Amino acid sequence: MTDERTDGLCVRGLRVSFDGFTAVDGVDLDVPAGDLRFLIGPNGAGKTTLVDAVTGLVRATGSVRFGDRELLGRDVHRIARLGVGRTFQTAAVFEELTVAQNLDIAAGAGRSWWALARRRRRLPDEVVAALDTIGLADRADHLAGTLAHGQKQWLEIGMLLVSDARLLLLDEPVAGMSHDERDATGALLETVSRDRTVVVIEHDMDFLRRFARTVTVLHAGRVLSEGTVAQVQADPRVQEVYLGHPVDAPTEA
Ligand SMILES: Nc1ncnc2c1ncn2[C@@H]1O[C@H](COP(=O)(O)OP(=O)(O)OP(=O)(O)O)[C@@H](O)[C@H]1O
Repeated sequence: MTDERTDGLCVRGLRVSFDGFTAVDGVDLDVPAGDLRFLIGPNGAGKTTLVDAVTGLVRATGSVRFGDRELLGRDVHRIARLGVGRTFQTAAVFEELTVAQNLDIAAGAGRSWWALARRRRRLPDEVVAALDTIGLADRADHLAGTLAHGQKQWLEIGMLLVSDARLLLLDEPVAGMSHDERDATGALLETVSRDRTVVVIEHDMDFLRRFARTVTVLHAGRVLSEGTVAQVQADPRVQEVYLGHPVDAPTEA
């Protein structure tokens, strides 16, 4: 389900090269508003580089539109202000500050000095709402450094929510998580994607099967396959890349 706050991502002819090596090689990608899209592919397929290009961290050619805005050519912080947020494989939270303070800072990142100076003493509504969404309301006053690994990842997602990111690009959010933490993260992503567009880079196939709405498979910098989990799993090209042969093909003894 989506609402009008959400926009879709539209990538056309995206190309990223490093010293003559083409890491992203002409990618077209449509992620409709409110999708929960998983981006998979073998190591070196170009997944992180694609997200780097969308968020302005690497130079790219082609076109990346979020809603009606072209992102390519804009600075990282301007892209963030247009509602595009990302996480990295290692959570980047302020460990010496409390959970609530981390969220409060993220909520204030785009505000004017005057708006921040007028800030009341109680937590802003969006921080309270985010604490609830990420399941850390009872940890609001704990130092972020004392959180479990999974909780730090949720806090980082919460920081994107309060900064009003409407496109979330998450790099392996469940890596290193326990089974229960994965379940909770999946439920969180389902909630978040009700009124936001979410793209998840992930290697965990079990997690993907349970929570992906749609899947894009990258291989050697190109889109190899796209569709539902079932469609992508049934695609012989995907089986070839992951298993070395189509599932039903006879294998040599
Ligand atoms: N800054 C860089 N300079 C040179 N080559 C790079 C740079 N960043 C990425 N690459 C190369 O681009 C290719 C794609 O890398 P990328 O990290 O995007 O792949 P990935 O699909 O995210 O892989 P993984 O699943 O291992 O994280 C790789 O061959 C990588 O070595």
